[in-house]
Amino acid sequence: MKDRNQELTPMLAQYHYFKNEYSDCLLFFRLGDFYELFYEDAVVGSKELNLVLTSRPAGKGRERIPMCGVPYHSADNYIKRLVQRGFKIAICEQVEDASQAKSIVKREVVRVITPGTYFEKDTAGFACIYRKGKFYYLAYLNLSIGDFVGARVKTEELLDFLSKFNIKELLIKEGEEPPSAVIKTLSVFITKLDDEFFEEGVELLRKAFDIHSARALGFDEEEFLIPLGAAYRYAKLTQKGFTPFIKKPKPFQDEGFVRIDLKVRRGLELLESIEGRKDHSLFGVLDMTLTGMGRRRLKFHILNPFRNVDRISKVQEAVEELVQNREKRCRLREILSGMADLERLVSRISANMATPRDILHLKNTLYKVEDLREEIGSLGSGLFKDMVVNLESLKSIADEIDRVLVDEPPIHVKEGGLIKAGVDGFLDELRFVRDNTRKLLKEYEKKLRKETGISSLKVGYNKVMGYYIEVTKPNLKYVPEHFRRRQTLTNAERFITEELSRLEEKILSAQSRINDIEYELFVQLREKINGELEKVGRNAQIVGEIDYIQALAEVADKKGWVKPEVNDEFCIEIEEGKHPVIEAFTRSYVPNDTFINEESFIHLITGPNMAGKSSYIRQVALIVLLAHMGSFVPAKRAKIGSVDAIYTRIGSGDILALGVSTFMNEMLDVASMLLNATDRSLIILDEIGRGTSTYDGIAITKALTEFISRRIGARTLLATHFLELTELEGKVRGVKNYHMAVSEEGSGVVFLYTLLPGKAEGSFGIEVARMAGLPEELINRAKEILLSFEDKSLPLLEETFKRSEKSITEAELDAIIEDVLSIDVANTTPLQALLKLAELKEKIIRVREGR
Ligand SMILES: Nc1ncnc2c1ncn2[C@@H]1O[C@H](COP(=O)(O)OP(=O)(O)OP(=O)(O)O)[C@@H](O)[C@H]1O
Repeated sequence: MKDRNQELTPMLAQYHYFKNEYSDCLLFFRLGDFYELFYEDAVVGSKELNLVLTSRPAGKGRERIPMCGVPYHSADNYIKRLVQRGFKIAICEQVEDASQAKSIVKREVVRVITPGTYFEKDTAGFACIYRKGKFYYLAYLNLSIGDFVGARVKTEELLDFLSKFNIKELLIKEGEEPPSAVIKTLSVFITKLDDEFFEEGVELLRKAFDIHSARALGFDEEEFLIPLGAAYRYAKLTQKGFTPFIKKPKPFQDEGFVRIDLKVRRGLELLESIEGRKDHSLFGVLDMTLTGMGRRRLKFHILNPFRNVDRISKVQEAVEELVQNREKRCRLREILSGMADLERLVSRISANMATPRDILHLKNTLYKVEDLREEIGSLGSGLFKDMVVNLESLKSIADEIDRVLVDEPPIHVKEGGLIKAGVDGFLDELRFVRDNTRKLLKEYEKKLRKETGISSLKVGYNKVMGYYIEVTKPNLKYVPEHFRRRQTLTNAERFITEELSRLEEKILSAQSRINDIEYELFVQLREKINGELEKVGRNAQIVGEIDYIQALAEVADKKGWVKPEVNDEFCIEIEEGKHPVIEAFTRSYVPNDTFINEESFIHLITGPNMAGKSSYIRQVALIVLLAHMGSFVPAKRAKIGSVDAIYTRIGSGDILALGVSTFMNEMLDVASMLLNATDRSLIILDEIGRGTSTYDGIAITKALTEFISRRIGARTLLATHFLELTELEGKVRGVKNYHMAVSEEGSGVVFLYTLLPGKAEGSFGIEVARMAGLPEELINRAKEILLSFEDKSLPLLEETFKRSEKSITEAELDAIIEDVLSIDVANTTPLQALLKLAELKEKIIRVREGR
């Protein structure tokens, strides 16, 4: 059979070869100064990038094929747009000089760009997951900063865990499906890889990091190597040998941090507000960092606050020192503000993607590291002292860059103008030739005139002949033998000499040779730097930490926040606390106090709509979180007993895409909270139970409050409209009522935003509706209906609760628990178990009915 490709033009035949190999990618095929897309790729590309779709002949007797293209020097922006939309791109480059090519120019795919591995413009990363039993083993790899971690999480915790990272792509085994919540919530691009890929990945990883077992990396099971290996192999495969610096994989340390899950992150608007605004989030308020390294660290600690009290006080001490020493802080800010992102530079340099300007930034930043060391060295806090020891001097690299690279290098590496004079003798010579052509020729002319005695001898140039020596006819008799005749004119003859040929060659090739030599010297410099990248990476971490601390100090000083006392007690005492974000955007935020202790640790906060309940409970959670970050807090005084986790159930944190109703969502959250919370946790509940009937809602919230009090003992703030709950004060251990005060003035209600002990009087819902501008007629009718409810329905409600009061007392419940605990499960037959179950059920029914 005739090969169809033979009928294609040779170039398109080559295209087909690569497109077959990279069928899941859009193939960017380099043709001169353009990357061209053909066939379907061209149709997709033109649509996504708004490019003109043209066509070209495909070969003899064939129809024209669609095509579109982008200029290579501006391809980055197009690539970025496509990658952000989830496309994979294979870059197929010309790998030989087109002018040297004997037939069709040689091409190769030099990189595959996927959403998770594209790191030029974004800090993106990808994860690889491997499921075994109840667990997921996972690897996270960020190519822009080289971070590489492994972890093991329970199936149901996968989403929370992944959401800690900025993941654009998820690798998974062929045949397995990732949890739909992960895809919907994180909107990641899924890449499936076969078993073999995973197996070979492990081998590659072992070799790359020279390890025999996962233990060598600090992991306790070999399974960790499976996703780590696949992630590593994927990085290698997509970067085609130009893999950026990847740090040794290490276990993700979760234990040292307060647990903050995805719901808390959304509910408390930690990184962005519900409307997606960064400036209206905790991060927005705290972000006084000046470097990418500091910004990343800030985000990390917002999601991973410190758990350990000693660690917190170390950070606090450093922050406090910078709050007090404003001059020093200003100096640090001055140094930091001009620093490049060392972590990203490390990646670009190790992937051989660094431009001369990147190297220049590295030099300047390394000199600034020296300045930082000096400044930090004069500070007294323990943390700063540790930093000085760990911050390595890389001045020798900076000096080497300074010796070799010019002070204002061009963007591109191959255009020359990179290397300083004096670095390389031959380069200097070539430059002299290039810059002094006229002078050299004049000198040569002078020399020949002297040698031959022909004073009219001229050295000239034309495009056809190149350089020549011209002698007028009368002087031809003086021409020496080594002059070779080139051309005869009417009045003169033109010659060439060996020496002039050499000079010509030197002059004509000078620029391209200069460029080659400069490139070579630049590559050598890059290689020298490569050898020190680990040190640069370590320094980057410390710079990030300094930036983090100065940012907290800057915020604290600018906003007049105070240092909280953080200890291992149970209490939370906040005097005149404020919501850190609302405070920043409200002119007169009313501060409130919080006093939680062993006697009063479940606070029920009632009050009308709009009275400030939600803001208050979030404020407490945020102050506790800030305190664990080592930050100062918006309050007059604060004493925070440390927490192991913050849990929130706040409606706005719902992940609606999951296809579960609001109420079901709420119950799922509560269930997982009850499973994980301990007596060291902080629980924030906002209007639990409002997504179902009032009776069910009240019943569930009451039962939940009892459960938290009896079984968990966690510090809890619960905002509710169910005034019926306030009956629990005095009956259930730890429960205390508070309300947000309002005053009724004339016909309206005025919100005071002050938290007072005791329960609220009424809910004023209709009043709020009136303030929102609902028609007067509707408001009056609502008042009538409300009055009729108050006549009839309340007794009904009270009745319900009288009945529910009759339910189980603490003593009765303890008796039942004792009964269950006394069962010797190992020695119970199935029949005995069933009988026991029936007996227990009967007992519970009797207790509930008061029999
Ligand atoms: N302490 C405060 N000082 C000043 N303004 C406040 C304070 N607390 C809340 N507010 C303002 O009041 C508005 C309503 O607050 P919030 O949503 O907390 O009320 P709520 O009682 O939870 O209302 P609802 O029951 O309707 O959810 C907020 O948008 C905020 O701007």
